[in-house]
Amino acid sequence: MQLPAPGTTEGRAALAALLSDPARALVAFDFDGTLAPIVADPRDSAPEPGIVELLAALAGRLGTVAVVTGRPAATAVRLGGLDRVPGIVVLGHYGAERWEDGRETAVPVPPGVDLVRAELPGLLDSLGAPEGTWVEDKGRSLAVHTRRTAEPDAALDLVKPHLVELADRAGLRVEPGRMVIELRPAGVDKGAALSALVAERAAGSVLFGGDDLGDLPAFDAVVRLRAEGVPGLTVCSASATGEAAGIAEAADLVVQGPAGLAAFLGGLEQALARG
Ligand SMILES: O=P(O)(O)OC[C@H]1O[C@H](O[C@H]2O[C@H](CO)[C@@H](O)[C@H](O)[C@H]2O)[C@H](O)[C@@H](O)[C@@H]1O
Repeated sequence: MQLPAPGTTEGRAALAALLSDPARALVAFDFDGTLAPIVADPRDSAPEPGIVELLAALAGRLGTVAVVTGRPAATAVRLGGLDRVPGIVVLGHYGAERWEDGRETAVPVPPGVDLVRAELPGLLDSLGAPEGTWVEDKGRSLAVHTRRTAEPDAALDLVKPHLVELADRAGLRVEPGRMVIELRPAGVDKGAALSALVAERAAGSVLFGGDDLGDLPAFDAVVRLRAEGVPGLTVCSASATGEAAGIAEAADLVVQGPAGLAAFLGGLEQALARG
């Protein structure tokens, strides 16, 4: 399998650095839309067939394999069967949680989350949020999904200003995504989480793959790391269901959804095996 060449000079340099010194490479991926195809109900998410096995094979060749997700870390591990990947680090809730070797650590949950939990159902009722609007309570954040409404974008537009007001009052931040708005604690994002892991592992190269707005801070972090001398490659998981605006343009390489990412990882594994 041929490894596709990234479209940018920086991306090609990073892929070359990863291949020449895999033991110091760090690769990290978003979960939904990147490792797992988008589905109507988040509780039904499952990884692209074969992709976890590829991550496991790569874990034997690369310095660090990680997942950086907006999901709770334990949820991503359970839905993805990520505990099958030796040594994987799963950073959940945009970096507020860390799962590794079956153990989880997390920062404290701010009290604003309880306020949102108490007020959100009444708020959505009072707004006449359409049938199919669904609240995902993730413990340390709550996400309002509209994918299963008749008009997801209109439903999102209806609730968004009111969710911004509620988040402000609760001291939380609003995280927009693919047919979802999340109210979550501030102070962490995927960029900070990725940079901290790169520093901790003294990584010599970094690759990050994502598909949604919450992944842009990680793309930005890769650009900053390049300026600090760590070659970096960003990969967009594009798909028929539509990656978030701006992601493909910001990436060094675009693959066609989780299936395209699996093909890329297969090519990477073969290239590393060839040595
Ligand atoms: O950082 P991620 O791992 O990409 O998590 C981001 C959000 O993903 C999930 O929602 C998205 O995927 C769902 C399942 O495919 C889909 O139904 C939904 O429309 C998408 O927005 C998850 O439910 C959220 O909690 C995550 O924050």
